Amino acid sequence: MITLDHVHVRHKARSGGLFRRDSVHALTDASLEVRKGEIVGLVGESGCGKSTLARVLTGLQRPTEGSVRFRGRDLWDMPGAERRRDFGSSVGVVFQDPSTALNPRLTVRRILRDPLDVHGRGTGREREARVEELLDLVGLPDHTLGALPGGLSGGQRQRVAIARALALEPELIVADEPTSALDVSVRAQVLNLLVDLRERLGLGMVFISHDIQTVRHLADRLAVLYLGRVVEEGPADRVADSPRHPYTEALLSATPSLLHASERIVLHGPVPSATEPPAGCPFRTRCWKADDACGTAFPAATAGEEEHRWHCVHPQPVRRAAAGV
Ligand SMILES: Nc1ncnc2c1ncn2[C@@H]1O[C@H](COP(=O)(O)OP(=O)(O)OP(=O)(O)O)[C@@H](O)[C@H]1O
Repeated sequence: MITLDHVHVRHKARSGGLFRRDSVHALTDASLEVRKGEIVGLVGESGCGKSTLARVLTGLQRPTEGSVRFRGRDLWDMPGAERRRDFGSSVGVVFQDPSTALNPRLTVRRILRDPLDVHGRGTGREREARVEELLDLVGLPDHTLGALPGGLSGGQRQRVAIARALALEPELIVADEPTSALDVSVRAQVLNLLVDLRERLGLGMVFISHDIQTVRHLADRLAVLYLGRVVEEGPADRVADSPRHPYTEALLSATPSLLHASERIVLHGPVPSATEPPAGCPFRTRCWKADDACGTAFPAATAGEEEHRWHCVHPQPVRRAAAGV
């Protein structure tokens, strides 16, 4: 449904100084395919480019290089009005923090009606009916319609944000860390709601999180981002049961699962600056396997089974359980 082809996003650095023109490499050569009806889990530490990828996928960020194709057409070659109408109604977005994503001065009714009004969907009466239907879809009671976001709990606010994302009957929802700003007690409810909606409405979903253990159980496919690059991707079970990139292994080991109790891998230091990413493999400065071979070029993709791909010259060995031995 949406294909990113060799997408780069560079920003002008905020710390560039008067005579320096540094660039922040927020995304480098990222390729990703989101197919109809599937859940793609996008994982990586803070600063790896997850939100930038979400902005590219939702048409909020134009790539510096590379293309975004929507149902086979180049998104940024489409006339602006058509892009906003066709693409804007096909992709809904749910942000991390519903307190900042919802206008505090608008009632829930207005928040949900707004996209229907802007896109001229149906008659006034039909729009009202759709607003009530949306509220019902996300499990909120009728009296919520008159409330302002400030009068709702964090979980209720995120339900409103999800209802708004569904208003135009999109085919895809991009959810950028949709539970991380919520109270731990309601996170599972909001996650379950998203999974339930996906099944009931046949939606595709891109689910972004820094917690690979949460996402692996929701997603059909996983893509692991490190310093703006997709370093591993493939079927969620395959990637999580037998990761081949050491970075994926490190992310998984941060929250060990009962099935694959592996030794905890502690990565030292933060993700390096995206202004001057290390040459070669970007992970080599924190990788326990790195040697000279890692410093020459970004490793080409190695293809495994079922479209499992990784970019590493010293991949992790295949885990026996995952290989079915
Ligand atoms: N508008 C911008 N101007 C300059 N740099 C930016 C801008 N947006 C993002 N960046 C930088 O691009 C890199 C990727 O940022 P991004 O927000 O996409 O990462 P992330 O994985 O979503 O992180 P987080 O989980 O903290 O939101 C970071 O180094 C960030 O500082």
